[in-house]
Amino acid sequence: MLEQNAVNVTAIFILFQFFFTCLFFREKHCGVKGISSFVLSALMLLLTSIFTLIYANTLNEFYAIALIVSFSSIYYFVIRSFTELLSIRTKRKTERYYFLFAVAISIGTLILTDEVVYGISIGILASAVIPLVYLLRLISNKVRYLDILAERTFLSHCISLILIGYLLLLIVIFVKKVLPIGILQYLSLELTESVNTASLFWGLCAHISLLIAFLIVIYKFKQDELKKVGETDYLTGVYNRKAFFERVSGIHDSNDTYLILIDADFFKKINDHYGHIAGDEALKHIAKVLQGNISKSDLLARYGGEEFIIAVINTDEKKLRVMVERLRAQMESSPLVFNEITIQITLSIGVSKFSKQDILQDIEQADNMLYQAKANGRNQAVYSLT
Ligand SMILES: Nc1nc2c(ncn2[C@@H]2O[C@H](COP(=O)(O)OP(=O)(O)OP(=O)(O)O)[C@@H](O)[C@H]2O)c(=O)[nH]1
Repeated sequence: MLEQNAVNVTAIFILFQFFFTCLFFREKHCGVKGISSFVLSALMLLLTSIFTLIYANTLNEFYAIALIVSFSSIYYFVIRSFTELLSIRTKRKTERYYFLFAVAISIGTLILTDEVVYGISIGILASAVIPLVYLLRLISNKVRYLDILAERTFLSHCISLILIGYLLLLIVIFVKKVLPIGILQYLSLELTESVNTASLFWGLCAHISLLIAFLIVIYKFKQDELKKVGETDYLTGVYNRKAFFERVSGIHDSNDTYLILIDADFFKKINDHYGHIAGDEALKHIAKVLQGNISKSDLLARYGGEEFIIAVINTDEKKLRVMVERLRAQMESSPLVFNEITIQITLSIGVSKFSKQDILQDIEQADNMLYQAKANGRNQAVYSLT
């Protein structure tokens, strides 16, 4: 009676899981990141795994096969949704083969083995471990999410914990299966039973932590994404003015810091001759060239219209001049090619020293130098470094 109830309840969880997964992909199709539907489907994974682990040894073969196929697909969908949410999916084509491989191994083992619980354990190993190892690889590969490093590590630990739990469960089953009766009696059945119970308990705890870790990573990731949106210039992808001021105010050692104000020459003509879209592309191109010529610690922002600003940190005058000349020359020698039209872009540059007392005054000084660069004929840099 109890087993039948367990089967019914698990079936309900699985149905709900499919419902929430469909909802997630429907929302994704409509351009919405379905966090709630993902969370609910991950919750269903948790509940299904609890029931599967607890009642695995009470099921007959038919139910076991149905359960393993459903379990494999739940894992596949939850992990796929998670990677979609974080935009870290890479091996799109091979993913589905993992799933098919997992189902094939599970069903094959169930058919070949005479013990259902043994088949289910191999099935769980194949259907859960393969996607979890895949997920572990994906999250450790993505340096892009450095800001959520602690949460990623927590998630990696949860996954490792689940893998160890499964391994233990398998070892217990294998030990029971392969050891001669004499040794089994020596070890005592009770001992293996308690290890079995402990590994079940471990599996449950690990799944609960997996769910919590999923939620924490997604929450942090969303926070991080929102912060980035608020700090980024929508067109060029570099920092916006507000983010620049916030970050510059955090610079403590002002001795080796310089400000570079950059303005595209005759930008109005680009808009007038080639259109506003070409103008936008030109701004993106400028940002790309600038970004490619500064170091990681430097701050690049769009200061306004066709003006950019860079705070060069930890440098000296000589290196600064080399860098500024490189920026100017690189821009001059890499025109934008837009709709098969080559658009020449040059930059006028004003440079000042960062004093930390009054950032606006330092920028004004750079602006004065920029004005001089324009007055001197453009496509050049003018410095005020005292
Ligand atoms: N396409 C596009 N144009 C922009 C954007 N922001 C500002 N501009 C244009 O940039 C041009 C700036 O023109 P001006 O300030 O007259 O300067 P300029 O033509 O670059 O001339 P100089 O600075 O004197 O060399 C204007 O035509 C603005 O419309 C933008 O986001 N996209």
